[in-house]
Amino acid sequence: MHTQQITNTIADLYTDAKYDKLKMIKGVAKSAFRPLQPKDFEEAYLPISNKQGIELVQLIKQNNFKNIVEFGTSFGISTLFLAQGILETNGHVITTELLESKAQIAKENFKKAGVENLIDVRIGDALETLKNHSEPIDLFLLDGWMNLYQPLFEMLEPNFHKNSIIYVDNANMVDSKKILASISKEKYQIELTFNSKVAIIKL
Ligand SMILES: C[S@@+](CC[C@H](N)C(=O)[O-])C[C@H]1O[C@@H](n2cnc3c(N)ncnc32)[C@H](O)[C@@H]1O
Repeated sequence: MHTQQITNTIADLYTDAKYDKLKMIKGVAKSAFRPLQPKDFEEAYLPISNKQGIELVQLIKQNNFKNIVEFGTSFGISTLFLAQGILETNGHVITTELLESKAQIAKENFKKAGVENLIDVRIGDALETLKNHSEPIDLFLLDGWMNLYQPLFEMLEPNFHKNSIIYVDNANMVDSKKILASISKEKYQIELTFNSKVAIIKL
């Protein structure tokens, strides 16, 4: 029942996300004389792909992951895939979004999918909203502003354990490459998938 509700909600959101290109062009135009900001993409989903979502569900189920943390909620497409996974493992998701307007719409989407009680939505800068996180993290999905990947990784590193997976989207972009270059190769293994768009970091 829940799974179907989630699948239907994700399908509706992907349909709406088809207009993202136009919204992104508008966002880029606004930032002609300054660096891009999250607010420039306030109306855009910028979601992970359906294939990535399916892979995330598999990762959660195969590893029996229960404690999921996500950086970058947007309107909640990726979070709904995470919810689909943790429905089977009895887990929960913490997700964090800088923009209040996006987070509120994401919350509505979680209600539509019937999984709002499994998802803790934190509104604000991830460096603040996740600052006091003291629980172990099984899966950490990095899909927010890429200049925060490295500080967030370092801040939450004490919460990783030997089976944790850190899933880095847009791993082929300059700022993401910095985190991949900086992490200890003695401690972590990095596997690139989706034509290097995704990096999967394991201990
Ligand atoms: C690529 S989108 C996330 C897409 C989402 N994961 C999905 O697949 O549907 C990145 C999101 O990160 C948010 N963001 C940017 N900087 C942030 C910050 N400092 N803290 C929390 N969220 C942030 C943006 O507002 C944007 O909605």
